[in-house]
Amino acid sequence: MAKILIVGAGFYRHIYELQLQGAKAALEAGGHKYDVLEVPGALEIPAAISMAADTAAYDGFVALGCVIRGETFHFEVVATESARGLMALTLDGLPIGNGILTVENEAQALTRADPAQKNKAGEAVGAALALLTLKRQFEQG
Ligand SMILES: Nc1c(NC[C@H](O)[C@H](O)[C@H](O)CO)[nH]c(=O)[nH]c1=O
Ligand SMILES: CC(=O)[C@@H](O)COP(=O)(O)O
Repeated sequence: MAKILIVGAGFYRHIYELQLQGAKAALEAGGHKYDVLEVPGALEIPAAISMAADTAAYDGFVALGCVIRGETFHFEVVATESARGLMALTLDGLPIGNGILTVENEAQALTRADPAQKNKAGEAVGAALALLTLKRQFEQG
């Protein structure tokens, strides 16, 4: 059993709600406990996970959000920096599943957020739990 914190960006609320469904269903199917913390955008997710990790209240984390390409370089900043922040935390030993979608348009996002289609949030839950299992194995020696 694990206690997982889902940290999600409500920037595209309808997409985020779908992602939450997929993540919650995956966690509940495995009998895991979870809390949900919402932040404004994907850029805030790594900092929120870092702050939550300091409390030692969670075994692992799932990042949910969606970045859709616009007209400017901002897409690259949000998509790349959120992933970079999550990877830095992961390499520091936090079990994190990155479910932040980085897509060209809303249609791509909906397909990947929908629990009945690609269900990338469910995949991110699986990744976080897999890293947590590895971490526990290494800690036991
Ligand atoms: N354009 C998207 C954003 N932008 C907002 C940033 O994440 C951030 O909240 C802002 O720059 C203030 O620091 N966020 C997304 O999650 N998705 C986007 O497509
Ligand atoms: C991905 C984004 O940051 C997006 O919302 C920004 O759109 P734009 O580049 O058109 O300002």
